[in-house]
Amino acid sequence: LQTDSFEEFYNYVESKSNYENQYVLPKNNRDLFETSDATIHVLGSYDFIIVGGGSAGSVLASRLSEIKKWKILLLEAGGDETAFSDIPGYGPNLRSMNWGYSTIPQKTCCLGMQNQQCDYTRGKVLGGSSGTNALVYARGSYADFDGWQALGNSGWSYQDVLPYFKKSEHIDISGYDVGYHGVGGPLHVNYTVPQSIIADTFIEACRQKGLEEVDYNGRNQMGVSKIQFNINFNKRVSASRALIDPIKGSRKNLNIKLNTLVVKILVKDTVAYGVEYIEAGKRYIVKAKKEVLLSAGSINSPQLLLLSGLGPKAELSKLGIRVKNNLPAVGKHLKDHPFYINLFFRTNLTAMNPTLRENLHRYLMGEAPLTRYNGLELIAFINTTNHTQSPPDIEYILTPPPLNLPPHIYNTNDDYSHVFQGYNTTTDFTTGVILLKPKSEGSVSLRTNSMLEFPLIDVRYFSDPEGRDIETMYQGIKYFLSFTETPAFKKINATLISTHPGCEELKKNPVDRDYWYCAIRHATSTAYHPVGTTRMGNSLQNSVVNNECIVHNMKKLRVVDAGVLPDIVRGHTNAVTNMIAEKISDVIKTHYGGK
Ligand SMILES: Cc1cc2nc3c(=O)[nH]c(=O)nc-3n(C[C@H](O)[C@H](O)[C@H](O)COP(=O)(O)OP(=O)(O)OC[C@H]3O[C@@H](n4cnc5c(N)ncnc54)[C@H](O)[C@@H]3O)c2cc1C
Repeated sequence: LQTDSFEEFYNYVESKSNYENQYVLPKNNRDLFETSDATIHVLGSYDFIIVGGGSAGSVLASRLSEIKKWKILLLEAGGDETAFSDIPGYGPNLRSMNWGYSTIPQKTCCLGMQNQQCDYTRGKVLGGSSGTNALVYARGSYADFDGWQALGNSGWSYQDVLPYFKKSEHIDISGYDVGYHGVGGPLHVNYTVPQSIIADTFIEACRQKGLEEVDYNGRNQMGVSKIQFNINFNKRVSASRALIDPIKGSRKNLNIKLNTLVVKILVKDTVAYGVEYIEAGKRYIVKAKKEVLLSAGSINSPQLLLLSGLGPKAELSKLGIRVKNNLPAVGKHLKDHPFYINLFFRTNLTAMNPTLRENLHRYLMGEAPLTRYNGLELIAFINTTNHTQSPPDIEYILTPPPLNLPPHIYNTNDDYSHVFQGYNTTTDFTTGVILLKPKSEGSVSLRTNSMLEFPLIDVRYFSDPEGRDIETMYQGIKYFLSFTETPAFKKINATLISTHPGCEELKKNPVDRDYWYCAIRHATSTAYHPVGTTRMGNSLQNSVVNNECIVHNMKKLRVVDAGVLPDIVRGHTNAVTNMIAEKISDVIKTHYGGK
């Protein structure tokens, strides 16, 4: 959108918002998949073919195309971002940029969702999930990366990865922990202004519980903070806005194809030599002289590997897929952050609930609420055993009033939708509770042997046999409930008002364990952080790629995206994905003499 007219901008946003709200999510890939004829057109070759232009793919395309002599092809299933998707506040509405996934019906979680299936939004747009995500910049704990190294992944300790976090960052805020942040990198990091009516009270309540205000991406993660967002002034900073926009058109060696669905990685004798894709109803084959770089995300990368015959032998054979390489761990070890979504408090405060017109005026001045995804404002990291002892096991994330609760966001069933509709948007606030280091593992597998169908996503939150995950989540909720005893929360009369259909009869006292276990299993969704489905490691049995992201027992094939995390980080997953892609870009440049 190119306009200086406020009225035109207003009309544009209103019509886009209506369009997105009515958009019916796809149930399969038919829109991209159907071909007019079966002829396969064989094209020439590129040095590198990157599959997926999301967080990792955008970094790879930008960094590798710095080497002028290398020809790079980037294939992305989605289209381009828009002025509407640039507005952080509309992130949850971007249905037309969503693959449309949900989990398969769950037994241990998602019980308050329609058909016991949690929503599983993934970005289908240039920029990938960074084009639709919540923009929270949270790298994780030093202990995560030292843990990766201890698992045998040499080169991935905190000391090793910190320079790459810094390389990918441009910090715009003041008062940050010098030495831990980068200046001049592509990803802008900012606070949002002005603060909400509840921010000071929330920070004060944290202080009264012994939690200090910190820079959680600095030396000490433990405590409370304003969220550091990937925004620049008022706009979303997705990976493609940060890394592709500045070079679009000017790098003749980078060819970007949008609305293009890769359906197979072509493999001969354990060497990846190209990919097959569909574009505008036609099938093509294109070859890679150096490497195929799979960056289709932690759901679609394993899906493509499996469809290409790279995966667990028995599973593939059952679906009639010819096994090219028996890789037992493809699609296994899915880890994600369970996100408990139903902790709502009523206060004696009343926030203004501005009109769209007022909010858009504010947005153009760089002011909240539309500069915040769904209103998110503050973040706190705690440890349920010793509240300020690093590393954390629970994250709190505050959404202040005025609340904006898009009806479709969590796929809640009628009972739970009714509960959510009962919250008062101007007086109530909610604190999301995120389990940071789950033990439970799920999987991604194939429904059929065709890219036409969505993969099966089985998250299995709270399924660890020792029950450690649900107990930690319970302790996290219980600790936050004790905040109502702080003078700060008493002053605003913060009172828990959440109910949990299907669990109420279990409630003997406010912190009854059976009640909260039931509540957690009903009202936990995803923080949208799937990792581990193509994880890094040394064992063929338990991992898919080595410490340089090369697929085990394969040549010319790497996976570079959130799927390769050896274990989930105690943060969010966009920063770490950018860091990995920055590091692997350097590995590739060193290997092929491009430095
Ligand atoms: C709703 C939501 C909120 C989130 N909030 C946050 C947050 O606040 N902070 C944070 O740090 N992280 C957040 N995340 C997670 C973060 O965005 C992801 O971890 C990160 O973007 C993953 O990057 P990736 O490169 O692995 O995959 P993606 O960015 O998802 O990129 C994969 C790309 O590959 C394309 N693709 C897939 N299959 C094919 C195919 N067959 N052919 C061609 N192209 C294909 C996709 O369309 C997509 O563009 C959120 C995610 C979501 C969905």
